[in-house]
Amino acid sequence: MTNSHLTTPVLEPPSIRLPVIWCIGGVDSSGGAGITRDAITLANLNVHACVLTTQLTVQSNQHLLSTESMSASALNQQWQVLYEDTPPRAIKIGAIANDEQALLLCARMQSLVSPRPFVIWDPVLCSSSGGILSDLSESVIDELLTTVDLVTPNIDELAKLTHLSVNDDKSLQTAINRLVGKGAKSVYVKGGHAQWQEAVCDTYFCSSHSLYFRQPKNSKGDLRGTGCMLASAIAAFVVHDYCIEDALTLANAYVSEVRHNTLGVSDNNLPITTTSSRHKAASPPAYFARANGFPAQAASFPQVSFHCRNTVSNRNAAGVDKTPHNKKRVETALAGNAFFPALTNTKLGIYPVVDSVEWIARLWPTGVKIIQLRVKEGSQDAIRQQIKEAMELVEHTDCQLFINDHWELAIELGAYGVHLGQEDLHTADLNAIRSAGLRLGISTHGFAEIQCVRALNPSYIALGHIFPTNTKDMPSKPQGVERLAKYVKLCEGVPTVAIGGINLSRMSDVAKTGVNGIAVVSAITHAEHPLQAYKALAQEAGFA
Ligand SMILES: Cc1ncc(COP(=O)(O)OP(=O)(O)O)c(N)n1
Ligand SMILES: Cc1nc(C(=O)O)sc1CCOP(=O)(O)O
Ligand SMILES: [Mg+2]
Repeated sequence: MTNSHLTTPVLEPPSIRLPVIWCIGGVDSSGGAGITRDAITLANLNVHACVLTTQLTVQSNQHLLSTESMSASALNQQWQVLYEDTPPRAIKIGAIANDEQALLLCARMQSLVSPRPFVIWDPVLCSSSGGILSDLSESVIDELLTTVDLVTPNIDELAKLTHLSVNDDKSLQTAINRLVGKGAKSVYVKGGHAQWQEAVCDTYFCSSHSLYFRQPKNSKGDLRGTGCMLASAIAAFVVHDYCIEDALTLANAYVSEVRHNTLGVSDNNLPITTTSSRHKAASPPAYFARANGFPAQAASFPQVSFHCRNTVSNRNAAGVDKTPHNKKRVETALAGNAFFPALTNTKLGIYPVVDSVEWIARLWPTGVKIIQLRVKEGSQDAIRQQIKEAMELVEHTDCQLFINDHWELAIELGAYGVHLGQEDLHTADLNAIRSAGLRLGISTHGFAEIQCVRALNPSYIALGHIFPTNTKDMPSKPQGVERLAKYVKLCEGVPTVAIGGINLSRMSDVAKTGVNGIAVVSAITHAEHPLQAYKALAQEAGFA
């Protein structure tokens, strides 16, 4: 007789189809934070979480009672075994107990080969239930900062990491600069503890630009583990192939929605108490985080603003930086909370974007409700002439004519509307456009840009590019119809236009997203019979 029935069966490795993220950090026995919170967040966002434990902590929601660290060799073993069969698309690091663990992780991360996973470090130094979790020396912190892609301190952690006090916007920026000076590639500072600010303002800083994410202050209390949740959610959206700006916007919205779902309801059956060290005395009621997956409510999304640093494009020929002036224009447009005039007719249908007045002459007899003159070449006088003739053609029709780029000429001639892209926003005078009573359409390419543009209250928001296009070099990736549907929902109350690579075969999927208008260039201008093409597109979309 053999003992074969007692031997361990060799299992096939699981076929994991979800993207994988490794969470490296401490186990919080209360389940409020740490790698438990990371794993819950990732499962909620359709990511498989592997967990590498740095320490076991004995915690209630109010107290950190004890911690026991893993040896560096045990941590190394966890890394090795996982690297063999479940390599990560991203790594999220939380509490690291000591220098030995940190140096091991730095060495391991530095040896990763291409395609290197995205690495985010949430520098958890203390537990929100009170107590120190991490004891790292200065040189090891610097090594970590240069190794990871993004570090996400809160204000207190930023102050500790930089040995600076952070108590206003100026000292916040000084501390961020210090962290970057130490080698951090990019920084996202959570502003929840910034007592001096009226809203909760998170700041993202990388070499080329900064982004600011504003949410109203939550008066209903605090929730544990939101730092872990945010960093895990950022990693999740990165592995779902969102650009970093969109991943940050979505993660911010996700945490806001969980907070709202949890604190915005009163449920006396929730059994335990939560405290951060700041709320201990009040002993507030307790909440378990309630997560709903992909953020669904427009109200959960932060208001976003961009600030590009002194790039070449922001300097004029004399080398003078134009950024502050231009930024002021956008901010002034924001400050008044004023709206650009509404469209006359929001049932836009097919929106031809054409490069000459001849095309407009050819197309307006179709009954087109919106058309754009997009002239990229020619003298100022020639373009003025084109705009004038186009305006005359549509004068007694219900066709809404938008002028691309040339906002000064559009104002001078009293055109119906202007279309601007993100780059154009750096130089256009939005106040002048609005004061002149012109409608404004603005191009966007993702969640961050939409949230930036929504605050300007434009007449419509263009969403691109949905499919690959040969008409224009695009710096971003095609969005696809699934994302388009999410953008349309986020733009609630503002008319939307889809653009980029849309043709007859893709038309019905695009129309199903509920977008108000569908902009096309080549599907009409490269068609053998443009008028028939227009009609077929309109019919396919259900606009005819
Ligand atoms: C409807 C619509 N959507 C997007 C654009 C693109 O505008 P922009 O990014 O400024 O690029 P250019 O068209 O100027 O090359 C558009 N024109 N129309
Ligand atoms: C001009 C333009 N703007 C885009 C954006 O995404 O902002 S895509 C685009 C080109 C659209 O041409 P076609 O219909 O031939 O693909
Ligand atoms: Mg433009």
